[in-house]
Amino acid sequence: MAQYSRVSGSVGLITLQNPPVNALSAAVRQGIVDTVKRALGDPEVKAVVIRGQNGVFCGGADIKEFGTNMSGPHLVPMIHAIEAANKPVVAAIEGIALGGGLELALGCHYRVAHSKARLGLPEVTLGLLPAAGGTQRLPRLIGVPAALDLITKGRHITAAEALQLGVVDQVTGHGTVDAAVKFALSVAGKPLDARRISTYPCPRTSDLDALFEGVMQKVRQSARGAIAPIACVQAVRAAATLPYLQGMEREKELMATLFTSGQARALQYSFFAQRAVGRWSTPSGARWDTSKPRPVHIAAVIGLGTMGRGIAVALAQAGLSVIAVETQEKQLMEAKQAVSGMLERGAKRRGVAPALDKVSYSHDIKAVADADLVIEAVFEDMALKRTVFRQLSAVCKPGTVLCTNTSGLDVEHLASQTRNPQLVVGMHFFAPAHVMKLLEVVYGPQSSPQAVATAMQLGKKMGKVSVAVGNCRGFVGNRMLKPYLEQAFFLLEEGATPELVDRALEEFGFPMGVFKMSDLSGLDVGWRVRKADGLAEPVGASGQPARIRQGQRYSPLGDLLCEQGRFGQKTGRGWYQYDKSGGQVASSDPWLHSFLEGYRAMHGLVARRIDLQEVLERCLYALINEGFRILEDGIVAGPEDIDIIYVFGYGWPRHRGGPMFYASMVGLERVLERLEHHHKAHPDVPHLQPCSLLRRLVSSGSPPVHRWREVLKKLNSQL
Ligand SMILES: CC(C)(COP(=O)(O)OP(=O)(O)OC[C@H]1O[C@@H](n2cnc3c(N)ncnc32)[C@H](O)[C@@H]1OP(=O)(O)O)[C@@H](O)C(=O)NCCC(=O)NCCSC(=O)/C=C/CCCCCCCCCCCCC(=O)O
Repeated sequence: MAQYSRVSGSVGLITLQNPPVNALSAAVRQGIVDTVKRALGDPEVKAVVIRGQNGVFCGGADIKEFGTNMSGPHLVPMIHAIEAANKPVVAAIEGIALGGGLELALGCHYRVAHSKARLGLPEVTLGLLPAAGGTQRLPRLIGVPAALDLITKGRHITAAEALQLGVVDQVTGHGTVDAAVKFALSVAGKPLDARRISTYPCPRTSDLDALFEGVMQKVRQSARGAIAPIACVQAVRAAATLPYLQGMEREKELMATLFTSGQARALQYSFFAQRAVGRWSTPSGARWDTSKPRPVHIAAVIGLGTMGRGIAVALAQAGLSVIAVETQEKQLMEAKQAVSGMLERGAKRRGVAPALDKVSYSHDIKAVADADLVIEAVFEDMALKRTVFRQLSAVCKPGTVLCTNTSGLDVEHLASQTRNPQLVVGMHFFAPAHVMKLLEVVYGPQSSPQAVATAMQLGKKMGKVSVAVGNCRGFVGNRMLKPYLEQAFFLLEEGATPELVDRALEEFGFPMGVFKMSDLSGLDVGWRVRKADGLAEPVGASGQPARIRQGQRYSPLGDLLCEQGRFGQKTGRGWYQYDKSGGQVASSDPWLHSFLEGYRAMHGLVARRIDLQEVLERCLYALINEGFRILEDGIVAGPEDIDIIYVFGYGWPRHRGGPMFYASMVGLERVLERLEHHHKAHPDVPHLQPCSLLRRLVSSGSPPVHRWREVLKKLNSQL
């Protein structure tokens, strides 16, 4: 809806009303059309101001309408009518002007913004382009290079940057609407021809072809298969080379291909999934809206290795007082230096003062006595963590929430070492912890709703996307990674190369294939885990066949590489070779290829031709299958949790929505059929055996992913 009133005698004030972000739903568009007509037809009205209610101008088109039969007036003619008006129209921008919201403002003759407002055209992040004239007006207003930057990245800008670029005409630190009304009165009656952006010529840019070629190359590289950024470049090119109306035709044409694409659906799903994970719930009935978090003012971090340092930085940057504990004096000094450096660099990037005084350092665990919450980040070793938890339980004040930053160890077991197991949760950060957005908050059967809520809220405060997950080996992300890695190893045994496997995954959209990723994170990490699990014993030990462990097919390839001291980038050799230890540019290693040949010969394996499709199916469907098991086990509340974990923590291409969304797009029948096919070919690999939930979903007619929660509930109640 839009409300109309008259202020200061001769200014028509239009207020967009659609909480919480005044999205341009059909009703709002109709409201704008009606109220603009009313203002223009009122002889008393000399100028018009458009604002949004509750201090929010407009969050853009209503994304919820996209998958529906859209009705109501179209945005393009609506904005065009505003631009063509014979009375000045001023946009009063408070809060946000995003997407269609900014396009609406660009159709106005003037823009007045509050100093705290944020503006942008983020459509590309939803798999779209600014198709309400944004790709045609913005370059005409601020030039091609700046418009390309904003439109292809979907970046939000501050009011100050908007003023500098020329997107807005005035910035105010006070009442925006009052300032806009005053502005409107000051321009009433003045000629408007020079204020209609669509009539501007696009500012000349030297060597346009070279500019677009360069941008297109960069965009293709960073897009990793996403089509919207490319369409955005093409649309801006139309603005630079065609008259406005033809440019608008091109914008429409490009939008039509994007609008119904699977990528747009995936990205819009991801947008809502990101918000859905905030509305967490646990099988015991704890919920986001009924669980009250404990206030956390002082947090402590135990163990200042790479993870602990990153966590301390993230906490301090979120404004908390941090007690950083490292028992080894030398490591403590090194950590202090490293944390200060990270804080200084971060502050410089964000243009703020470094929060150095927020962190105090100690080598004594007793220093955490006053902390409201403690995050243990010592070495991934259960015995060590157990000791730390016993100590924490003894020294912390009553009510302190105790968290473990483990990547997969049993949170419940650690809880059992303390006096208050209900106050123990996992906070699984991803490296580097001050940069990576994902946080898995792991609840055990005894974790109280309050402890979960406290960790979830703290994650939010640190700017993380926090997902509440149940306690199981590897939690969600690493549990699903296991079958994925396993398939990659098996594919090498059967004839693939690391290059082929990585190529398939990178072409799919991962920033790095599984072998490059393993080299980066260090092959010794997984080796240590396999050794602790009794898997990575030297070949032939305990009399078992080399490729069978604990009764299942096993590939010792990773262990054999580690035995050779090949730990990946850190040693300059792994699945690839690097120019030096710590080198980052992977190149193919002839040693590795002859090693694989020798390995196959030794085990009587005959290499066969493996294509990219098989790599994808084996690796991804095994991972997805585990995702179904996780859903079946009730480790997460819905598929959105898994998808967000994979998009934000494991490099799953966002334009493919996440593994569970992807499965739904491929078709559950197809995933089931291919898993059955691969399991038949490899009956000794349990991870390829289709999970019963997948079968049940297929029998229920393969519902789309947004209906799985409901179907899961029904299926569970039938059990
Ligand atoms: C920054 C935000 C706005 C606010 O952030 P925050 O304060 O943290 O709050 P959130 O939790 O994120 O959000 C609060 C709730 O609001 C919901 N929300 C937010 N934005 C929207 C929106 N735009 N629409 C609907 N709902 C929205 C959000 O989901 C929360 O609710 P809930 O918790 O989920 O219940 C932040 O929210 C944000 O960034 N929002 C997105 C901003 C954005 O991306 N805007 C751009 C939208 S796309 C757009 O504007 C496109 C315009 C181009 C014209 C489109 C023309 C369409 C038709 C063309 C058809 C042509 C093809 C024809 C094909 C054929 O021929 O067949």
